[in-house]
Amino acid sequence: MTEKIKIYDLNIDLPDLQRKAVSLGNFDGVHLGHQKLMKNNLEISKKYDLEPAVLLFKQNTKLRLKDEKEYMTSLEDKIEILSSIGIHTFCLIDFDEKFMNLSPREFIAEIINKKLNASYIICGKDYRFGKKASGDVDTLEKYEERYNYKTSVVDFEKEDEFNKISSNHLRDLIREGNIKKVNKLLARPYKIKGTIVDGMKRGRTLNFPTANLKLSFNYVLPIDGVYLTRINIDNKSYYALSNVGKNPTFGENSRKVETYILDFDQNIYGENVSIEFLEFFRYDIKFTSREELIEQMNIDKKRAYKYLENLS
Ligand SMILES: Cc1cc2nc3c(=O)[nH]c(=O)nc-3n(C[C@H](O)[C@H](O)[C@H](O)COP(=O)(O)O)c2cc1C
Ligand SMILES: Nc1ncnc2c1ncn2[C@@H]1O[C@H](COP(=O)(O)OP(=O)(O)O)[C@@H](O)[C@H]1O
Repeated sequence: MTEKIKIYDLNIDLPDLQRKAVSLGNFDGVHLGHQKLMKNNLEISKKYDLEPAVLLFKQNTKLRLKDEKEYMTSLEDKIEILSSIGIHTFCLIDFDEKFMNLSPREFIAEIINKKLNASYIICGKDYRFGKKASGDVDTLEKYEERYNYKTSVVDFEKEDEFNKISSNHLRDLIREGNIKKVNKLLARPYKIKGTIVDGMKRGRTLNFPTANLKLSFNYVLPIDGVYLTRINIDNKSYYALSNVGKNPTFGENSRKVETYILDFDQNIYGENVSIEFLEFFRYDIKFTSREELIEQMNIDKKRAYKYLENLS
């Protein structure tokens, strides 16, 4: 049975008295490095009889501080993924002026101690917090006794001998279309969510109807091209081919995500769906005729079936 998810809004709810082990970070993508940190949290929680929890911002902190505008996971996605790996308690807080201006000591006193009631803090080596990100792991350790908690600093999970896995790097890998590597570092397929909306109604005339996705979040999108995907509709999943791009053959200028679902013939306008990227097939091409595009889409379709055959 799946455990019930508990969500505390630290801006509204009264402090919860349960002693907790709390993971701190932004956790965009919930990649292997983040997962290592959560495992550490679960071990500590078990050992000291604490409730494993994560502090999450209602808004992504980078959104306010840097130029980054696209992310791998919404708050809802993070909660879904984290609960699937055993964390069921989520403490949410606004990343607002008041929060941003807390000094490191105030953050520890007000948030970690008073609001979270944390006995253990779990974070990565490079975790920064408080006004102008002036607090770090040393600050956390310095105040342990005064505020009655312990700190567990988790070492970086490496991507290879040089690189630590980082959300920044993963977002770049997605933008490059390096789906294989992304999925390896996420330990699951990269997934985006949205609603199926009207397109140009051209797909069906090409014999390739495509479900057009209106994103439910500012997801980072892979490079324009064709991907083998899996689309989840109403708790069922289907293999599919997705095209990210501006339909250069037809000279459009808005970037879309559209999906041709294999062996499928239903009206799904208005459905909320998610799309998992499994494999990059090719870059988008500007064809000189509809016939050439159709020919290429048939080749893509054959390749998809061949790929799926090899999977089973
Ligand atoms: C498997 C697949 C591959 C595609 N490849 C290309 C491509 O290389 N170049 C292109 O201009 N459009 C490509 N498209 C997009 C089609 O142009 C698009 O699906 C068609 O214009 C229908 O648009 P609509 O859904 O708005 O009606 C591809 C679509 C699919 C399903
Ligand atoms: N195999 C399929 N893959 C994708 N969509 C399909 C499929 N079969 C039927 N549909 C339906 O057809 C619609 C897409 O047809 P299309 O002519 O491309 O129109 P639009 O331009 O509005 O997306 C989808 O939104 C869906 O409701």
